[in-house]
Order: sequence, then C-alpha cells, then structure tokens
Amino acid sequence: MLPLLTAKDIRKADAYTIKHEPISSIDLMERAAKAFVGWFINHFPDKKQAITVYCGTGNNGGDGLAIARMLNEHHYKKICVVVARFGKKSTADFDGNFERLITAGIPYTGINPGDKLPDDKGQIIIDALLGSGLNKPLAGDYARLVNHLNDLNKTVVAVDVPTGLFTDGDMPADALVLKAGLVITFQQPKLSFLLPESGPHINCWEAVNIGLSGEFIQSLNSPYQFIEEKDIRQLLRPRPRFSNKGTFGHALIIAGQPETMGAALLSASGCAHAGAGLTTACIPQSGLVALNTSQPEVMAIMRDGKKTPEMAWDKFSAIGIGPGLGKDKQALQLLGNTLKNYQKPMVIDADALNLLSANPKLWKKIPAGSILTPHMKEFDRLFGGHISWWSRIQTAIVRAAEYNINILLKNNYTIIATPGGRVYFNPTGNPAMATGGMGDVLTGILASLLAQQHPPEQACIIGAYIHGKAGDELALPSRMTVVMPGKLAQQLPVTIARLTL
Ligand SMILES: NC(=O)C1=CN([C@@H]2O[C@H](COP(=O)(O)OP(=O)(O)OC[C@H]3O[C@@H](n4cnc5c(N)ncnc54)[C@H](OP(=O)(O)O)[C@@H]3O)[C@@H](O)[C@H]2O)[C@@H](O)CC1
Ligand SMILES: [K+]
Repeated sequence: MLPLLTAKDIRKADAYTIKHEPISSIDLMERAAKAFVGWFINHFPDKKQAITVYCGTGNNGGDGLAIARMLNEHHYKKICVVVARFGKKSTADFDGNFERLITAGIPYTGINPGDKLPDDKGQIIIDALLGSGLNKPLAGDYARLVNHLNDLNKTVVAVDVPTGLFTDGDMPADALVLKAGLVITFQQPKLSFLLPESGPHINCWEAVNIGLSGEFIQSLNSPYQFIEEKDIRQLLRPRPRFSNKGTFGHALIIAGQPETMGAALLSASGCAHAGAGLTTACIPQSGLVALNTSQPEVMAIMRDGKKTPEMAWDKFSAIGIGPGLGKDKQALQLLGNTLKNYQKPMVIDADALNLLSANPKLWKKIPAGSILTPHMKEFDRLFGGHISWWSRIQTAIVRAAEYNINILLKNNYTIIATPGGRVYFNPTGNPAMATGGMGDVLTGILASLLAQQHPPEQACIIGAYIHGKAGDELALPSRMTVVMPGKLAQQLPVTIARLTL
C-alpha cells in the first residue's frame, strides 16, 4: 500500500527528511526538480519547443526556477521564466534558486500586482505558481493570471499540484484552477487527484519519488492508502492441491425481478467466475429458464413474488443481496428476512441499499463486517446530501465505524472505508466500465470472495481491484469505449490467474 498524506503531513515528512536524512532543504528541492525534469524529458523530448515556466515565490516557485535551470542544462533552447511577485514574501529556497537562475544567465520577466500580463509565445507552460501551500481559493492577481493562462489553451505541465487545486479537504465546486494536461507530482498522488472534483482540472498525473523518509511516512499511520498490485498478489492465494468445490464456499445471490433478471444473472456470473465453489441465485420464478440457459453452473431458489422462500440460511458461506431486487413490499420483506436469518457478513447493494435508506430501522440488523456498495447517489440517499467528495469520505469513515461495516463507495478510484478507520483507494478501472450492470458483477465478486473466506476488508480490496483490472485488460489494449459487464465477468479467471502467478 502507498500511504497517502494530507498537505499537513507531507510538510511533516518533508521536515523530517531534511532533519534526519539529513539533506538541506535546497538540496531536497534540487532532487524534486531533478525527478520532475527526468520525467519531462522523456515525454517532451523536442528541445526546440519554447517553454515558459511560471513561478510563484514559494517553494513551488523555487522548484520551477530549478526546473528551468536544469532544462537549460539539458539544452532546451527556448526557456523563458516568468516570476509572479504577487505577495510580499519569498521563501529562502526560492531566493537561493533565483540567484542560481541569474548566475546561469536564463532570461526572466517579473510581474507585479496589477501589471499587464506578458504575451506568451511558448508551446508548453510549466506551472510552478502555487503548489501544496495553497490555503485559500485564487483571487485578485493570481485569478487574473490563471484565467489568462487557461484562455491560452496551451499544453500545461503542473509541478506537484495544479495552481488553485486544494490537495485535500473540501474544494469549492467553482474553484479556479490552472488546468493541467499533465501533473508531475512529488512522492505520492495528492488525495484530491483521486476525487471527481479534480476531473475538469487534470488530464493525467504521474507521481515521482523524491525520497521522503519511508519509515517516517509509515509511522504517520495515515488512514488513506492507495492499493498497489503487489498488495493483491499477497492477498490472492493459489488454489491448493486436493481442493474441491466445498473448499471455496457456497454463495447466495438474492437478486432480480422479472424485468431486471439481467442484474441477477450478471451478479451470479461475477460470483461464479470469481471462484465461489458453489453459487445459488434466489430469483423470481419467471427467470429460471434464463438462468438455466445462460448459466447452468448456477443453482436456483425460486421466489413466487409473495413470500420469502424457505431456505437453509446457514449453509451459505456468504450472501449478496440487492441487484435488480426492486423496492416493493415483497423486496422489503425479503431483505428484512435475510437480515433476520443471516448473521455472517453479507454484501448489500443497489435496491437493497435504497430499501435500507427508506427503512432505517433495518440498520441495526446488518451483520457486523458486512459490505455496502453504494454509488454516489445511493450513498447520499443513505447518509444525506454532501457538498463534496471529501465530505463524503469523512461521513464514510464515521458511519463505517458506527455500524461496524465496510462501505465501498464507487468512484473512478473506488473508495473503501472500513470499521477500523482505514480508507483505501483502488487504482484500477476505466471509463469504458461506466455501463449498467457493472455494479451487479462487483456485488457477485464480493460475495464470492467472502464465500472463499477472505475477511470483509480483504474482500473489498481484492474485489474492487480485480473488477477494475479485468475492465482494464479488456478495454485498454484496443481503447474500447465500452466493456460489457458479462464479458468482464468472463475475464475474471484470467485476471485472477495473472495476479496469482
Ligand atoms: N513537500 C515536499 O516534500 C517538497 C515540496 N516541494 C515544493 O514545495 C511546494 C510547497 O511549497 P510552499 O509550502 O512554499 O507553498 P506554495 O505552494 O509554493 O505556496 C506559496 C505560498 O503562497 C501563499 N498562498 C497560498 N494560497 C494562496 C492563494 N490562493 N493566493 C495567493 N497566495 C497564496 C501561501 O503563503 P501565505 O499566504 O499563507 O503567507 C503559500 O505558503 C510543493 O508543492 C512542492 O512544489 C519541493 O520543493 C521539495 C519537497
Ligand atoms: K503548481
């Protein structure tokens, strides 16, 4: 796992590294600038392109000055520096790098408050105006400059953080940000990069290591963690020799109405393909032919639309409930009976979540460790409206602990809040997966992993990762615009095999 730090903790890690490595602050800046330049040269190898580096007078600006000097040393021929002196202060490392810039003979233009903004003939803009030190929305001269640069529509490469973007905390929806085609960020992605509010401002980002103390970062025990492939490789177990279907549990999927049988089929398919030893689907009677035709591997328990069928609840190692279940009286009764009769962790999704928000008395019946899988709207229906994704995460942390549940909040980077206060961000998945039925497959996968005895927190981490990874394997090589959920379910054994090698 890669710990994700808030700006406050990044500053602490910065100070600790300077003191204990030890390294001088200006040398750490030099290292950061070098890491940026290494990446930049690989992606923008044409040394004849004109580049303008816009610098503030804080440490982000100091990085910009060092980057300009290094690009000059790498024989980029047309480097131009613009220093925005909008505040009264500058940092010592900015001043140190300013002297080095002058010594290197690199031309620069200074702009002061109220000055006319200079023309820009460059093809590329490097944004080193403000970074993780941002502490209020842009206004005045900064806003004027950023609006001007946005209007130029050039390729913008941001240093560490695009100017105007908060690294964490609530970000106003209408915040002004210098839109970046690429952000080369130091040490770790900033938390805000993983939330939808950053979508309009960042096309893509890349994190470069600048050698902040790993030991110290671990000791901060950040609640926020970014899942990495190696974590999944550790958690997925190869199937032992002499195993049989009983080794991998029996999952029950309670889903579907006559009009929404597809949701039940997709969920059952996700469950079986993710490796449950046995999968049973509790479906409406009218769906039996569809189930038997499409998935002969899956067993059925039929519902007559009136009362909950008799079931030996205890024989199921896990239950997933909700996809296409409907919100009528029978569906509510079925959910109520399931919660009454089943005490092991279960997966609660879709209509079951909506029933839960309309019937809050059911909350206390949810088995400890269960997994709720809302998308944003379902989340807000459950827990009330939110002004930002950051505030949604804070609610998820509180509610996951309060109800002793795992909340898997679907997002481009799916967010998993656990009862112990951890928040995991999943890195896999792509926009081709934004299609009806994808969530149903995920519910099946999660129920399958619970049935295979993965603890709920692990099931969430593995489930979100392999779901996204299967989607990536299908969509990315041929840049497919849409991935069908049924195809994704079929890809799962391949994805899991690749991660189990
Ligand atoms: N962490 C690391 O490991 C390393 C970090 N490094 C680099 O340091 C950068 C952080 O530098 P930084 O702390 O000096 O802040 P920075 O973003 O330059 O802002 C400067 C000042 O602007 C001000 N200000 C804030 N908001 C404002 C607004 N809306 N409008 C106007 N002014 C505003 C505010 O001052 P204030 O107003 O509070 O007095 C703030 O202090 C980081 O992004 C990375 O590039 C690397 O060099 C090495 C390793
Ligand atoms: K910046």
